[in-house]
This record gives sequence, structure tokens and C-alpha cells, in this order.
Amino acid sequence: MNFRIAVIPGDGIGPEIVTEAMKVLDRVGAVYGHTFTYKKLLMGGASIDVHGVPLTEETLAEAKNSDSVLLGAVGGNVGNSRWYDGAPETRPEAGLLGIRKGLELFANIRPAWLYKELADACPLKKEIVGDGFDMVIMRELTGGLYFGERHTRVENGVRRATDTLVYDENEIRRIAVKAFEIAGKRSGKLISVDKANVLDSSRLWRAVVDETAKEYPDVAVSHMLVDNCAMQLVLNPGQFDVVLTENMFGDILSDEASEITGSIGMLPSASLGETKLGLYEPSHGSAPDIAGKDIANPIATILSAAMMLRYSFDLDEEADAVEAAVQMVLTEGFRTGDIYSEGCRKVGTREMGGLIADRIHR
Ligand SMILES: NC(=O)C1=CN([C@@H]2O[C@H](COP(=O)(O)OP(=O)(O)OC[C@H]3O[C@@H](n4cnc5c(N)ncnc54)[C@H](O)[C@@H]3O)[C@@H](O)[C@H]2O)C=CC1
Ligand SMILES: CC(C)CC(=O)C(=O)O
Ligand SMILES: [Mg+2]
Repeated sequence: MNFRIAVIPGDGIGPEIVTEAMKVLDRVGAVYGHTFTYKKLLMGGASIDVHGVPLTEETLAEAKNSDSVLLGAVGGNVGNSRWYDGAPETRPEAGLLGIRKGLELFANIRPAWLYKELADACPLKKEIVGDGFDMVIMRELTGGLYFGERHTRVENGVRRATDTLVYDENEIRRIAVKAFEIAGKRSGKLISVDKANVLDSSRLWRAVVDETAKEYPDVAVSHMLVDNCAMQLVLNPGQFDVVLTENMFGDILSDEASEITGSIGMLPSASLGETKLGLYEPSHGSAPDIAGKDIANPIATILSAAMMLRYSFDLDEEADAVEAAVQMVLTEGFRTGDIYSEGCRKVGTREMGGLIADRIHR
């Protein structure tokens, strides 16, 4: 089959890690008889440099027109780059928020599990990790604080900045439905995370999650406050299966979850809406501190490509083959610097991508 993929390398390490994911997809194509056709698009700082804006209408239209989107990451040094000189809507991250909103990708799926081979890279004590963990963070992606009205004004000589956090019940219900469906196919346990002791938006969140739960009697739902959740993730990560939460809480908690898998370079993500068109990207950012050095871990992006095969193209066997290839290179002891431990063989971005591609077989 032929699939058209919009590829957005973005900034920083984005181009390096996306190249490795395409290498792996090409190998999947060769082994399984598919053709992946790539259309490279600019977004973020790379688009600002050429077009003066982080996301053009043309890029959004091309993305809408494709079968799915593969993204590296966008952004530069926030305190130290001319990309951040203007208003929020002119900055690289506005491109990312714009494409998520423009494609109506409200459900961000971020799985985090610990490979037993990476137990030494996990910063938690062995007795805390126990037999490991395997969770999925379901993060609402097109509402909340990142999409609310914001402004900075000077009032009575004092600078005052405002951000607003708004959710309506329909936005909460549609992500809750997706989370309950995934929980039903896993262990049947869902923890919804909010700040209902303070925020009105969280009280509505909790009410809608409880209403939705009535449609899913086989799923056990409980609620946890976000500050406690941040603590429980490092105290007893094995208690989590499906975690459902709003946009900013999910952004923060998924970075925390990624680090206990060994590195933020391991955590993939899929952003989905109501159609098959999805956007697949690692959970991490553009890591300008390590860009261009061939040291970034491409595994999160490669596993995101596997999610694309599964969710957008229904190619489950091919997705399994990519995940098995990642497992193989880890078992054989290959590591990028971020997940390196003694006795392993350190490899760069390109070598890691090539090793994974070489291990894809039917
Ligand atoms: N989805 C996206 O495009 C995202 C973009 N960003 C943007 O990225 C830029 C940098 O943000 P940071 O806060 O530094 O977060 P970051 O995730 O880019 O980096 C945090 C730390 O993790 C390391 N790291 C990240 N990915 C890695 C990988 N694949 N392999 C090895 N190490 C890796 C970095 O070197 C850095 O030390 C900012 O402009 C930010 O706005 C941040 C998060 C998501
Ligand atoms: C622009 C940010 C919301 C990106 C980010 O940190 C993320 O999606 O994880
Ligand atoms: Mg983030």
C-alpha cells in the first residue's frame, strides 16, 4: 500500500531524529511491501526563518491532505533566541499548538513503560520500581491553559500577565471516552488526574469523567489530585495503568513519566482526533543543547512512527516489528548516551537508527 506522510523535522535535534524514523519506515516498506511517500514541511523556528511565521496555511493544508504527520520537535533556547522576541503567536511553539488545533487532535497518547534492560538508567531505587511499570498517559491536547486567552499589560505602572484555563464538557467527554476505551482494552483501571480541590475546570472535569464512567462499567475509575500524582509517579509507578488528564498536567506528568523509563528520549506519542489522520512525535522537545552532535536518542521518534503504523495505517504487524527491533537493540546492549550504563555499547543517533532498521524482519 502507499501512504503519504507529511514530515515536519522542525528545529534542534528534530531533523536528526526524524531522519532515523524515516530510515526505519523505509525498511518496514521494503520488508512488507509498502511505499511511504514523504512531503517535508517547515514548522516552528525553521518556518519563522523562511516565512516569518511558525505555521503557514500551506503547511497546515498539506498536513490535512496527508495520511498522517511525523514531527520531530520545534523551538529553540527560550531565553536566548530571536524566535522569542515577538508575541506568543509568532513563536515556534505556536506552530505546534496551531497544527494540533488545526487538525483537531484532542487526544494525546503517551505510553511510558520500563524496558528491563534500562533498569540501570531509571533514576528510581530498585525496590520502588519492583517489576517495572507500563502506563499510558491520555492527555487532552487542544484545550485548557495552552489555548486560553492570554495577555500581558501594564496596569498602574505594574506589569500584569493573564492566562486562562477553559474547558467545556464536550471537550472533556471526548477525551474521557478515548481513555475509557483504551482502559477497557488494558487492565480496566483508569486514574483521572485533576486539581478539583481548587479549580472549577477540574470540578467539571471530575463530574464529566464520572458521568462517562457509567457507560464503561468494566473500567474501575478513581481520581487523584495532580500534586499527589506527581509524587506517586516516583513513589509507586507500578500503580498506574491509564492516566487521564488535562493538557498542562499531562504535559508535565508525561515528562516526569518519561524520565523514569530511563530517558525522555524513550517516550513516544500519538495525537489523534476523530479520523485516522494523526500526528506522531516524541514527547520531548528540540533539545538545542545537543543538536547537530549525533548524540540524540531517536528511539522515542522511532516508536512514534510505530504508533503511526498502528493507529493511522492499521499495520499492527509492522508496528510490532518496529517495537521488537527496538527491544532487540536494547537487549544486544546498544545505547545512546542518555540511556548508557556500564558494560553497554555507546552509539550515536544515526547508528542507533540503522541498528533498529536492520532488525526489522517479517
Ligand atoms: N513537541 C515539541 O516540539 C516540544 C518542544 N519543546 C521546545 O524544545 C525546546 C527545548 O526545551 P527543553 O525544556 O530543553 O526540553 P527538551 O525536551 O528539548 O530537553 C530537555 C532535556 O532532555 C534532553 N533530551 C531531550 N530529548 C532528548 C533525546 N531524544 N535524546 C537525548 N536527550 C534528550 C535535552 O538534551 C535536555 O537536556 C524549547 O524551545 C521548548 O519550547 C519542548 C517540549 C516539546
Ligand atoms: C509547546 C508545548 C506545549 C509542547 C510540549 O511541551 C509538549 O507537547 O509536550
Ligand atoms: Mg512537554
